[in-house]
Amino acid sequence: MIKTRSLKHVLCLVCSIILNIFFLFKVGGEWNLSWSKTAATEAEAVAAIPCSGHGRAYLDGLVLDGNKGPVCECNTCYGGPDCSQFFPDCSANANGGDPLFLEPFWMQHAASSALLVAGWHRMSYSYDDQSTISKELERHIRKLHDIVGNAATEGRYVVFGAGSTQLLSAAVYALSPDNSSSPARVVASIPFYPVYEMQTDFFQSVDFHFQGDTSFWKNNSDTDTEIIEFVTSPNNPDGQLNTAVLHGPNVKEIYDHAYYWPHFTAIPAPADGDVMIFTLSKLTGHAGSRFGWAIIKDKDIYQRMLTYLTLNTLGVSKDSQLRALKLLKVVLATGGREIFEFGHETMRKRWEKLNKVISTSKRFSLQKITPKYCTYFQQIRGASPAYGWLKCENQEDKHCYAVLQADANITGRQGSIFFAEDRYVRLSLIRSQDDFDLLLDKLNGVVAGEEGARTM
Ligand SMILES: Cc1ncc(COP(=O)(O)O)c(C=O)c1O
Repeated sequence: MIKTRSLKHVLCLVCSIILNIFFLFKVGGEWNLSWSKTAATEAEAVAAIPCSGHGRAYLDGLVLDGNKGPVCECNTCYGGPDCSQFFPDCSANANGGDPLFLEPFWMQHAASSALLVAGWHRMSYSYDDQSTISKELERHIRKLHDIVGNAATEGRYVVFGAGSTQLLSAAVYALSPDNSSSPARVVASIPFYPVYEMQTDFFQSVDFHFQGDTSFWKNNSDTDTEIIEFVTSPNNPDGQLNTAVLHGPNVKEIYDHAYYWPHFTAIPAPADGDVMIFTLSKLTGHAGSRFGWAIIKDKDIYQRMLTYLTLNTLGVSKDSQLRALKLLKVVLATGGREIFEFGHETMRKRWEKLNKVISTSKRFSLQKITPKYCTYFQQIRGASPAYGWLKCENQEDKHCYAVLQADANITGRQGSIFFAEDRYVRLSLIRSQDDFDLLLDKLNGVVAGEEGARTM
């Protein structure tokens, strides 16, 4: 009796497997999609909404009354239901560092970079090994650094953060003394990325204080106080490959390598710092995914950073990690060649066009970046920085930001935000093509109107 019953069970199981296989496959061996079909159709329908090439509709975009799908979200200075209206009097946005210059690359790679995620996917706080770090993603990150040759990873620890922003403060915490009567001095070289100061001040810790420009501490560094030096290479705002200024047993560096990718700079050698921070934002352009990573030499520092990240956010969203993995697979499919050639060509052309305009001006000048041998492209590469660091040369133009606003209708970012003179303005070159074209157009206008401007 029992034997017959178990035989029936086995038969049922076999039949069910055969039926499943039958339904899963179409004739010809292709998957017969079931639960993913609707989601795929919806994603393609939204992608097909026409926004005149000057905007985009998103799956999570606003759906207005009477509309079937989400509305078009238009680029700066474009409007109307399909973004076809151009507002010529609107201000060119050269302010934020949104890396949308890479959007066309991902449009060309829509199929290979698309993700479809089931409702039940990775609901847990942790992965199978109880960690909050995807080992597969970590493996891809290490492989990418090996191929690009921009960072030493062997024997080092890796942690993930919600963008590099979270990792910057995790690193300051990890490198600061515990329960010391003298807090660590956190410093950076002017001009520097303002978040270093803003974060350090905001957390008001007894263990660390922001103490301004590195150069002040060059001859003033008593060896009793710990110093944490931020080294940004390439630097935001001026694109220079900075190196550490301070040295000594009490000095520790945090290397911010957000822009150390072939889009923005030649790669002369693998970075080798004790604490190095990278971000997906400037590598693939997906700033909205909030994903960054740190490569750390010392186990204790790694443990301290891990403690910070665990207490702060309990790791990084599994959805972001999945997306980062998918994107890195596309990057790695051609050994980085496709994305870095696209990125470098786009940035190089923008830099050349900007230089061409500014070279005819007596009123404005740009930073100089010397070409260097790039071990990734195996040739000398010209400059392709993420930002123009523009200087107003006329004595009376002390507030270059205001000059650009008033005379050219361009919104840049004031030099004083980077702790430099207001005679400087940062112009973002990594935004959308529309933003860059408008910036160039307005700069052309103001330079052409200069008295005595050199004609080309
Ligand atoms: C030098 C530098 N570091 C870090 C960041 C922060 O990047 P994210 O938090 O998007 O990784 C930026 C963003 O512009 C940056 O310019």
